[in-house]
Amino acid sequence: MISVEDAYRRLVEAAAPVGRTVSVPLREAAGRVLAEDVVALRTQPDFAASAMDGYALRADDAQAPFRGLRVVGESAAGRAFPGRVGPGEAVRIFTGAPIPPGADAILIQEDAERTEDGMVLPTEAVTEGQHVRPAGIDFSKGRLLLAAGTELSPGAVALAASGGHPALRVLDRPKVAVLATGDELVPPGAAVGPSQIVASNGYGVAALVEAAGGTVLDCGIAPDREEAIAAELERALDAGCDCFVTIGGASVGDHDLVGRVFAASRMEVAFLKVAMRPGKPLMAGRVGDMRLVGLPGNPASSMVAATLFLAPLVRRLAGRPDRAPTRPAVLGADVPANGLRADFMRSRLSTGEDGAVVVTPLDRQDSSLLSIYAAADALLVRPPHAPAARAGEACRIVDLA
Ligand SMILES: Nc1nc2c(c(=O)[nH]1)N[C@H]1C(S)=C(S)[C@@H](COP(=O)(O)OP(=O)(O)OC[C@H]3O[C@@H](n4cnc5c(N)ncnc54)[C@H](O)[C@@H]3O)O[C@H]1N2
Ligand code: MOO
Repeated sequence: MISVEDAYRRLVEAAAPVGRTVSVPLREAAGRVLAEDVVALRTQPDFAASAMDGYALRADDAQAPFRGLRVVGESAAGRAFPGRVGPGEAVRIFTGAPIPPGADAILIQEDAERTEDGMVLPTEAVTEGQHVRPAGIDFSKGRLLLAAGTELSPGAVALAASGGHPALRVLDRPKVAVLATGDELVPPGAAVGPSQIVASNGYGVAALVEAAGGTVLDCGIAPDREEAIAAELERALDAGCDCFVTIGGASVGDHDLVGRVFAASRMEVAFLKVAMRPGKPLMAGRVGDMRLVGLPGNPASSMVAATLFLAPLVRRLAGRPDRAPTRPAVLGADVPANGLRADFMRSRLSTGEDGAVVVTPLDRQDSSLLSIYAAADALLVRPPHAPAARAGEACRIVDLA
């Protein structure tokens, strides 16, 4: 049995992003990870533009004492004024429109009076360059806009669009096969016979995988037969999956077969048991390039193990930055001394008077209770052998998705 930290190092920190790349249209690029640098294909804007609605003129012509300027035309966004602005002249201009040659400043329309003879009279002085956005003020052609490895935010997607890219090359999503095991399992909605239960964990695990940036190959439910589980493992290998995840059958009972199937597949073992509660019977390793993760069957156990190990693994494979595994909080209730396994107590969060994050464990912690798991906001981390602690003491938590 190894520690949580050691298991994290062996499974998560040892993983590198998938090598495959795909080109995706911009509309599908948010949240993906860039596989190559994005360089500006154009200059933005590639003309000097007005930042305001008003008049383009020479700043020298708008100094006190003010005199009327002849309005010789109009420049609108998408329709530039074709001529030049000479001394004593102005061009009516709108935000985003090209500054006509000859003009060097914008008089905003609030500081201008139109006279009936087609003239405009400044009422405030302007300085050279006022309200003018020079060409290339945002970026110039050839500039690096976004570096390979960037996780594309909505702003980054908009920047790539502005740089002239209709599509971006990104890392492929890691492919994760998810298999539930157990003779007792039936899918939700199916008739549930005597001593059967509904398979639920796979839905939660798949959602965690997708939120971490992976895609899921749903392998359904395998009965408690080694050949059936082995066949699904082969299928995942053939499908080029990056990770094969089983749920259940990870413990020591006569019908807990996953360990045997993994051993027969000549898994290179990372670990077979982790000193944590819930989630002790957690196995991990790899066959060739495909990682194997055997999650325990109890619902809270599989979700906690998937939150602590599988989701960060998928983030790594997806090329996304690691998230801090824990963050500080303050205990909202007394907790007893802990034993040799790290305890991850399903808990609710609230905000203390001083703004601190307060974590209060839920009353029941049995690992079969999905109703409790789903009501929890976070896991209170109780390290191995932690002494009893009082409400108000500092602690650490893991946020639940
Ligand atoms: N003698 C021992 N017994 C057990 C140990 C141990 O160390 N010694 N560990 C216990 C712990 S801790 C856990 S956790 C469980 C995990 O065992 P398995 O991974 O082998 O899980 P199963 O036995 O297959 O199932 C446990 C429980 O969960 C239900 N289950 C399984 N899959 C699903 C699913 N997809 N959706 C919903 N529920 C599922 C299953 O029906 C069982 O009720 O072992 C302890 N035993
Ligand atoms: O560790 Mo098990 O995962 O308590 O239920």
